[in-house]
Amino acid sequence: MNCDQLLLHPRVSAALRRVQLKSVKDVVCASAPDLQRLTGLSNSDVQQLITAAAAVCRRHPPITAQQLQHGVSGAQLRLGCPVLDRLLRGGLPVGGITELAGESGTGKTQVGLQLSLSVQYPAEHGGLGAGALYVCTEDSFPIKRLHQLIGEQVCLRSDVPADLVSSLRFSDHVYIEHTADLDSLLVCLTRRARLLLTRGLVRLIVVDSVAALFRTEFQADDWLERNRQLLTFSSMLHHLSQEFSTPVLCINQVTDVFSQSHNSMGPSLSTVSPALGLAWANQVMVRLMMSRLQGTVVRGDQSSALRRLEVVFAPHLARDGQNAAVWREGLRGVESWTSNRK
Ligand SMILES: Nc1ncnc2c1ncn2[C@@H]1O[C@H](COP(=O)(O)OP(=O)(O)OP(=O)(O)O)[C@@H](O)[C@H]1O
Repeated sequence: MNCDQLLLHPRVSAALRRVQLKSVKDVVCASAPDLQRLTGLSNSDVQQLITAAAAVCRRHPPITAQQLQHGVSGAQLRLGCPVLDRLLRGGLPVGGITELAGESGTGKTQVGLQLSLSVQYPAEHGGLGAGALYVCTEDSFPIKRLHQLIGEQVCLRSDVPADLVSSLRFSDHVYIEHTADLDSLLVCLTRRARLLLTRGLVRLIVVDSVAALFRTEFQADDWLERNRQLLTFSSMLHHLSQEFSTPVLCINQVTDVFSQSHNSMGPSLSTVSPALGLAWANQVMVRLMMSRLQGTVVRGDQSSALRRLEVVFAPHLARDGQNAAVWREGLRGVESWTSNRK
């Protein structure tokens, strides 16, 4: 087994997940004796693991602090809510993959839709002045909700002159693709996405969701082929993102992770972690997670389940989070809330 295969082996990635080593950079930084103790792997396996992790890091050269401060090409894509944009230090970086993971119904698609509209604003209003390519891999595209969000843009974007908002023909610039299998997803990225980007029609790619196709097309035994395809897919996204200074948002599902409680007689504790394991995590520059909290927030005639948007890792962001709610006009941060705790 070569180094890459070792790093991607389910037993190794499970061991790394167990000890909270979430990226290859963590592996490179950990000492060999620590890795051996934490993972239970043999010394020679650990040495190979470190070599493999270092090779992966070299393949994805680091982005400088200067690039991240101002976005890789001097721009960032705002979500359109000042509270959430503050959490993200300005918004989604261009030139890298941002993953948004979370359980069903937490509001991931709402974020994808909101960004598909905010990208259309000119740079002075936090957009990139072009449309979005929205790739659906499982559910049908929520067209009604998109139209509702468009109708409510004046409310969400009170920072933008109303005549500018009404002059933007938002729905003409959201390009929707449905890809029911991995082959069509790869064709969509190599042909359709490249064409739209080359013509300057699009400056955002949303994939909703990445896990769906990789989960359905591969059995547990096919892990090596699955990881190979994952790397092909992610390097396509990387190239498009870098070449066209385009943010990429990948929506991801989560899987349950069970860990024993501190008291060995106690029950197993269940938490969730993003699907697709270490092979995928290493391709992601920014990992965000959304969850639903206890309680609801009320505003006028509307109410929303309270949510939390967390920065899990990002080279330029502290680990932090922000409560949020989904309203008719979209996702907004909630700074203080009078609860209807349930
Ligand atoms: N018009 C609306 N007004 C207020 N809230 C809404 C509206 N439309 C959707 N929502 C909220 O968004 C939730 C659905 O969010 P969304 O579809 O983004 O979830 P998701 O995380 O993408 O789920 P899945 O993984 O199943 O696709 C709904 O449960 C509802 O709470």
